[in-house]
Amino acid sequence: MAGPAPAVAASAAASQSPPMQLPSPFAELVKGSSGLEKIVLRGARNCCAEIYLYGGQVTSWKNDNGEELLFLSSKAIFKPPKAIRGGIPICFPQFGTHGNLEQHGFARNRFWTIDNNPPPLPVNPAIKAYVDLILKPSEEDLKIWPHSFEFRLRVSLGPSGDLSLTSRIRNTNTDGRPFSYTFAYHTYFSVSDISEVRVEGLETMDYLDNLKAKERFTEQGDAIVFESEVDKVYLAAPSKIAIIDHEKKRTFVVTKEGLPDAVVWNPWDKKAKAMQDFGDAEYKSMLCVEPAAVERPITLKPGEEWKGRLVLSAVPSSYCSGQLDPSKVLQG
Ligand SMILES: O=P(O)(O)OC[C@H]1O[C@H](O)[C@H](O)[C@@H](O)[C@@H]1O
Repeated sequence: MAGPAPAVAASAAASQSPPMQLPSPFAELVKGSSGLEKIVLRGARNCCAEIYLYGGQVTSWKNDNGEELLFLSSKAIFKPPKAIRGGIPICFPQFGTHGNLEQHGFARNRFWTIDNNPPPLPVNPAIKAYVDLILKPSEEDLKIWPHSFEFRLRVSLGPSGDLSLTSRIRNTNTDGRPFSYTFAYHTYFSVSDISEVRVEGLETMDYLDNLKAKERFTEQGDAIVFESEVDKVYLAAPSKIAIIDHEKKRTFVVTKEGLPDAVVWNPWDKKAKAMQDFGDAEYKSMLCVEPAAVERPITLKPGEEWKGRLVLSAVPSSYCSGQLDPSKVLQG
């Protein structure tokens, strides 16, 4: 297999000033939409990923053929304080309305910085394209959430095109106080047609229904399909979830570590129309499946660190007499 092409040559053309030094030769910093800075990771063949410093947010992940795998709204606003609509916003220190902060917390609309000297992480030596970002609270942040923290995010592109995000959150309070937070990788997948999509791995799970005042229910029946608005927090969800796109014959496998829950969201037509930064018909081509810690907040004492990981892969769907064999995807 051919290795990724170093990004050095492309960088001179893409930006006028010399590229900022990044530890991986397969990562470069360039200007993105509205002049906001983004990092481009280049993997083998045409695989690549883009991460904005604004929000520490992945906005693009492309496979070998250069096809986009994440949804990014055509109406996304790349201007603070609005979070970018699509990709993988990071919800921290609060998911949704589970607390007194703004919806989904503030990490998604802060500027992160490149962390050139992160504490070591166990790494797969085959991973060449990666970047480390860091978010620390500003004086203003401390007024709304009075806790000192270091949030380190590593985004990497594996040799087979897998995208992984590893979050490390450390309590750096010096006043002896613990803190608690909820969290989600608010992943927007690009799908061909939401009516042709199934999610496997969540059947029979308990969930909180955000459309019914967070009341608890148990999922019935088979795989999850979509014919109206869905906004559910599946509790104690398995570590692998599959999103099967029949039309594209593609299956996304979502692998999560340290994140017990999984949120599934599609706004459907009415809510789509009500969102300023989302096209009226775009609900048909997206689905959010969001590894999360919602029901039980995570608590860290000073000096303690939490790690939560998300790995995404996209594989061709396997059919067997017209039926998908989910066991191949989820256990294979
Ligand atoms: O519009 P946003 O603040 O980005 O939130 C978008 C959606 O995120 C999550 O999936 C929540 O469960 C939904 O209730 C919310 O509508």
